[in-house]
Amino acid sequence: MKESKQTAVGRRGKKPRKGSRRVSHRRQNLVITSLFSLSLSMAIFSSLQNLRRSLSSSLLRKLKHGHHQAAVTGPRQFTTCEGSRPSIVHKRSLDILHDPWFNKGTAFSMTERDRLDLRGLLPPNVMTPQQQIDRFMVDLKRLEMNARDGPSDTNALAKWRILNRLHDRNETMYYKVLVDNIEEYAPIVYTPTVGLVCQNYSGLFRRPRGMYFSAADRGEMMPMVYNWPADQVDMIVVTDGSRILGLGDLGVQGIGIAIGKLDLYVAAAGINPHRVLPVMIDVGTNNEKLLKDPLYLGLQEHRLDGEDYLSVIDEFMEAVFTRWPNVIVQFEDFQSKWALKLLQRYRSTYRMFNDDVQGTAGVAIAGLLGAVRAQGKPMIDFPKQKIVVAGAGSAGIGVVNAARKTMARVLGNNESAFESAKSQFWLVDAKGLITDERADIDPDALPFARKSRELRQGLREGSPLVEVVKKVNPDVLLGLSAVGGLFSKEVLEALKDSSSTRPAIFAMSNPTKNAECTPEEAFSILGEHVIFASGSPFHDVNLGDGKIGRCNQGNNMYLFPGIGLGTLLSGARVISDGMLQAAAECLAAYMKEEEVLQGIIYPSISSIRDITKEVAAAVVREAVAEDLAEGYRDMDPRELQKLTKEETLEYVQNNMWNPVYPTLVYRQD
Ligand SMILES: NC(=O)c1ccc[n+]([C@@H]2O[C@H](COP(=O)([O-])OP(=O)(O)OC[C@H]3O[C@@H](n4cnc5c(N)ncnc54)[C@H](O)[C@@H]3O)[C@@H](O)[C@H]2O)c1
Ligand SMILES: O=C(O)C[C@H](O)C(=O)O
Ligand SMILES: [Mg+2]
Repeated sequence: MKESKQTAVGRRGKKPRKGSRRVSHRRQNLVITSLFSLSLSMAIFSSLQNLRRSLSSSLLRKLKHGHHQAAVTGPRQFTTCEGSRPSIVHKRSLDILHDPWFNKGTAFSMTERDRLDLRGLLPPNVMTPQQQIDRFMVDLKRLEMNARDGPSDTNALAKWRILNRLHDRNETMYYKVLVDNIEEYAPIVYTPTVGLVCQNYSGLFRRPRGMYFSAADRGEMMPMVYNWPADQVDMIVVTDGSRILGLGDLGVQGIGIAIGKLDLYVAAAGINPHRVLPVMIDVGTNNEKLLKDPLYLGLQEHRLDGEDYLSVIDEFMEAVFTRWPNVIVQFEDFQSKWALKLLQRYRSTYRMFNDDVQGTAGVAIAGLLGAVRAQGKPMIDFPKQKIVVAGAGSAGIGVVNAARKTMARVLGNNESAFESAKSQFWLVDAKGLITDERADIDPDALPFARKSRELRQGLREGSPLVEVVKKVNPDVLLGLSAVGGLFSKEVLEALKDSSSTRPAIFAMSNPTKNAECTPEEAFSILGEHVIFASGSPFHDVNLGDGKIGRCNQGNNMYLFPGIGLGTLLSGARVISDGMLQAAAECLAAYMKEEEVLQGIIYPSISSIRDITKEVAAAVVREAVAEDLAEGYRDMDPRELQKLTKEETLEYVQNNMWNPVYPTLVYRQD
């Protein structure tokens, strides 16, 4: 039965997999015979369904402003609040209950049930939205009984399942749960649990979410994008699954990361969930385990490479920007080999950015500036910081490039400042310290390669990390290596001789087990004054005597939602370095002096909606200042230009979607 199941699960119209071809004819015949009568009735049912679906989608397309947009003719966006207007629906009955965009489940009022032909299809008791949430939370919390150590325990996956089921049946309620409990559930829908979900995705897969473009769809992508039901899409997060967190190539299963990032777009940035689209571009996988796994849902072929690969990504970009010219595309978890190249290829023509390169860089800059403040030093001291970076992939390279530019700006933004700033960095990768003696050096790492003839203290090409830390005595040790435990006891001991009064450790690799060290390790070896940040969440450390070792989450989640929202609301055609810099500086400035002095250099995730609003407003203002803003809906660029800082914040706030049920009204086209 395995083969017939594979054929049924989303494989229609695609060429059969190698595994299916191996099935004997006798067994195939058996399967076909036993399923024949079932197939016949299914076929009749499914053609009826298809007819209904195509009818309703053609009706939808006739709508000028899209699925949830018909009522957008009200007062100016600037003064209205998303979610308070009625929504026009074009369905009734079960179609609504099965549609997570409009479903309210047991919260449909009796008059609405009558109006929408729902009476009798739901238990009679009408619940308030809060009662619904309460019931759901009881179920969700039941798992807590057996939980041991927070987000990393095995119950995390069970929680993800429960939340995912809610996502499938009622999006409004799902996001309400997420927004109201973001600190508790971000680690489930996002890092670290999302990593576990991606690793197990073929088994966890229930309902499809988002779009899948595969190497087998070449030449078909333009018509394919019209299969998506929404006429308006604001935000796409796309991955090719080649480097999911620090977990390597997970192929098609990487779709989970795009879904998780978009969950934060909705929860943190208030992007309307009707207008987000997670995308997986499946160009094969080089993960040998997945290539052999009979349950794997993706193409069981090695990854496309070179021009073949580029032509698929090009075709995808052309297709989505043709249908949705104003969409913003966030590239996520592409292996470093392609991440920087694709960014350069598209960034001046399309509204796109790479979160791992640019979002991470901004978050790291904010943290690095925070570490300077935590030492009680002024910003002018930032260019004096000695920074050792372990990991020279897309994330590490993104960070050193952005930090170098920031140092240069502090020093007066001239050529010589830019030139001298690069000597503050020591880049270490899997082969050790990168110097100009490195054979086949990555061109992106080249500017940061130490000159061997200038190296002192016995350092040389390939010196191990511990040697580099011992000899450089850095102020900052930053890890984007994907190697859990890389900051060993020896490395941390070496950091004791740091020239800084408060050395900073950024163990930024994800998920939890890939962190370069834990906060316990950092604080126990380096003491209470060390500044600690990690990519995945850890708890603060109790250091005894009433002292607390602060654990910060240094994750690009503090920036990408605001970068996306600010770009959307400014209508900027491209995402400039200045807009990214404005986002990073806004995050850095968000922290108060007293917090920073306590070692708190990033905000708590519970305030992520507020931070995102601030970041988005900073991005809007920078886009306006750089004359890139073309406006959004009825806010034209001239009006945008007139907004004060406070008015920009208000404009952003008023355009953020809130998880409240709109009143539904049926209207036939
Ligand atoms: N916290 C965040 O916001 C954030 C953002 C982006 C990426 N990341 C994490 O960063 C990690 C790396 O991402 P990437 O795209 O750059 O990956 P990558 O695989 O391209 O790069 C990893 C780099 O680490 C180096 N490395 C491997 N072993 C090493 C060792 N023993 N010592 C020193 N360096 C070593 C490799 O040579 C390579 O340069 C991932 O775990 C990812 O989850 C975190
Ligand atoms: O996804 C995250 O948690 C951060 C980052 O984008 C990563 O790839 O690790
Ligand atoms: Mg990422």
